Amino acid sequence: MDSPIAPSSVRLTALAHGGGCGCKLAPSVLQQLLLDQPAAGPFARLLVGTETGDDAAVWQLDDQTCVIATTDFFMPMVDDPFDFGRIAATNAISDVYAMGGKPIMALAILGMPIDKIPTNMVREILKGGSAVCTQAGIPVAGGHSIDSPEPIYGLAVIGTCPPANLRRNSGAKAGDALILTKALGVGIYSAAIKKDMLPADGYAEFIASTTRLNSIGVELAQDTNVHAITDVTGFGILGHALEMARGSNMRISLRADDMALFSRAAELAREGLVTGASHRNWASYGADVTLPDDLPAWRQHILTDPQTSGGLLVSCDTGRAEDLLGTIIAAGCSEARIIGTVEEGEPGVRVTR
Ligand SMILES: Nc1ncnc2c1ncn2[C@@H]1O[C@H](COP(=O)(O)OP(=O)(O)OP(=O)(O)O)[C@@H](O)[C@H]1O
Ligand SMILES: [Mg+2]
Repeated sequence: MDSPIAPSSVRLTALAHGGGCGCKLAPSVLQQLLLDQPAAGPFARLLVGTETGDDAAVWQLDDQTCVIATTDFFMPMVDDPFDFGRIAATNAISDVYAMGGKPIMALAILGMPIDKIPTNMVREILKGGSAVCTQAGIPVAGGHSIDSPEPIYGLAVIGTCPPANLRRNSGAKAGDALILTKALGVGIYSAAIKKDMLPADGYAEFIASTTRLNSIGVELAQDTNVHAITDVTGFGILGHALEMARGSNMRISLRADDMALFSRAAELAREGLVTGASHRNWASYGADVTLPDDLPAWRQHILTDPQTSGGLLVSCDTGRAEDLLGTIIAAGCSEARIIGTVEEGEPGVRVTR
């Protein structure tokens, strides 16, 4: 049945109070919520639970196989329904790659204000998600759909890996180098999109990055010199580096000037186009971060900017870092950079210029 609502009259982002990984609860709020939950119990085969804020849960089936399970969904940060579907699916599958796994199937999670969105638009969201799943070589094998006040879409994704390929966010070793595989600025561009201030070439840059699968994680996890992987999403580069530092009981140093940025990110951040999540992120973990005294406010916002469908943060042996960077760039991640180091010390993050 066709919907009586004209697609041209609907702006997806106007129906949502936040969008993308900017919808995530601040890390400190999530910690509070999970504080009194009963422990998952003595499940010897649960290799990764919620202890280190890792990207997905991991269950060891047998000597050969781990099952990786994750879910991610959020409200739209773009008005094009197909693009929204693609971004949400790329972001959801990323958590499997960030554990070193290969995705095997997905379930769609859908909540739509069905009286405000034409059916065709909802179909386009689903088609966008399916297109990405096809690219990742997996089926959308089912899902669940509800009528909700704001549009929500995402996936639950199941993947597998041999136990030896499992890469936690907590395996970083002293002396490692850190590689980030995508440029930063997704939240800043989202803020500009919402205010109609991002030109077409900027939108194209945004879509190219947020719909690029982090499938390089599978290859990286086969290298024993790669010690830890996580994806940089809602908590920004600082927040996810901090999770890695805490989980690994290490101190992380990041070089702000070495990070690749979306081409207009600096200019837009200077104009104040930052998300509310950027402020919330800093408020929840800033106490564990040391910044250079002369760091301008816009640069700090790049560091806390929520990255919907951001890149992988990879901790690897310093001697292998240049080679791995070459492999990552050759695989299509031209903005990949070596951005920091891992050191012994009190868990935390120190930023230098
Ligand atoms: N409601 C919840 N109940 C139990 N665990 C939760 C809940 N919400 C989040 N978690 C857990 O908290 C940790 C951090 O969650 P978070 O969503 O930040 O990870 P993530 O899936 O890697 O995020 P992203 O998709 O942005 O990369 C994960 O271990 C996740 O499973
Ligand atoms: Mg993640």
